[in-house]
Amino acid sequence: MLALGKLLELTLAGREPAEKTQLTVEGVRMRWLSEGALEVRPPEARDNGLDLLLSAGIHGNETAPIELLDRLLHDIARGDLKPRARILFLFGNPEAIRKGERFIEQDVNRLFNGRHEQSSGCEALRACELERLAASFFSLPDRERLHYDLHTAIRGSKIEQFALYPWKEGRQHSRKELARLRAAGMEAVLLQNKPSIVFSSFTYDKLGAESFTLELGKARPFGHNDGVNVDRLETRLKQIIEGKEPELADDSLDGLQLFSVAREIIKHSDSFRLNLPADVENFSELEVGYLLAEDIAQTRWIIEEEGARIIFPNPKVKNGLRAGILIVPTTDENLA
Ligand SMILES: O=C(O)CCC(=O)N[C@@H](CCC(=O)O)C(=O)O
Ligand SMILES: [Zn+2]
Repeated sequence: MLALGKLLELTLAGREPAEKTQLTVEGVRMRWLSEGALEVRPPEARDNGLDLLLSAGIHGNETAPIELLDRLLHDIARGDLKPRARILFLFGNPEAIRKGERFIEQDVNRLFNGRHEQSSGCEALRACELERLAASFFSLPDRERLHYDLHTAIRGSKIEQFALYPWKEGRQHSRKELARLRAAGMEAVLLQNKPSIVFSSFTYDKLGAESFTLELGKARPFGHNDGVNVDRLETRLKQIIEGKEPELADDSLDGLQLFSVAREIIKHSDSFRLNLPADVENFSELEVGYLLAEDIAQTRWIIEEEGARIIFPNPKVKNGLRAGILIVPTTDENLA
């Protein structure tokens, strides 16, 4: 296998490859761009016009998605997977991946869309670099742009695999992309309804890609991901990469649950209290009238929405950041 196929090994060792560019026997060019960043380019005659950004390890302890990208890269470097798409592989936070931690100083996934400019430290620099790498990758005109930012969650979930679909004023969510996600094994999609500071929102809002955060199961250390079944996603990604995706049926959203954001719970101070058990699962339902959280100045978060559920509850986030998302079921009537 070509040495550049071992991007994960290089990243874990903190090493630069001796050769920055390599060609597979199929004429696929692999180019190391920076730590944890590798571009794959098919021969011009085979290029089908898709630019695909695959990122993982934005949170360093979310290893199942990192292992998935590592397998795809190995297959490409061995010539077993023959790309027709141009691909950018990104391991988001190399230092945190090496340490097996979600982050070192601050969460990279709260530093996009300009936030890194108001901050400093290794993660702010990395968010800036990731924006630059993504912008450069998605700078070619007249090509389809797709970004999957792969994650696993801190806690268990009543719905194991789901996507978060960013929002931009005047842009409609795409039914075709939702069908693609369903075919890739996603069971639910959260349709966002306001701007955000996560990586997928940056590529959706600023770079015109169809972008998603994908949640694939519970975060575990390297080598302990048997419980995270990414088979359907992996199969679909291989088909997308090789330009062999089966046609999607019109009714292919069947079985996909759609949610929208009712409210984001923001932690304002150290007095913030979240009234949920530590092991509460994502998508747990909350009854109307339930006192979900309390904060300074008598701030109280009381459930008003019928059918409300909680995802990503986390009272340990820094003040000013989201400590959970309250979501409600929605329909497919506003899709493009
Ligand atoms: O389990 C958790 O609490 C967080 C899992 C995770 O990292 N999720 C992403 C979602 C990004 C988005 O909002 O699209 C995150 O919190 O960064
Ligand atoms: Zn994550």
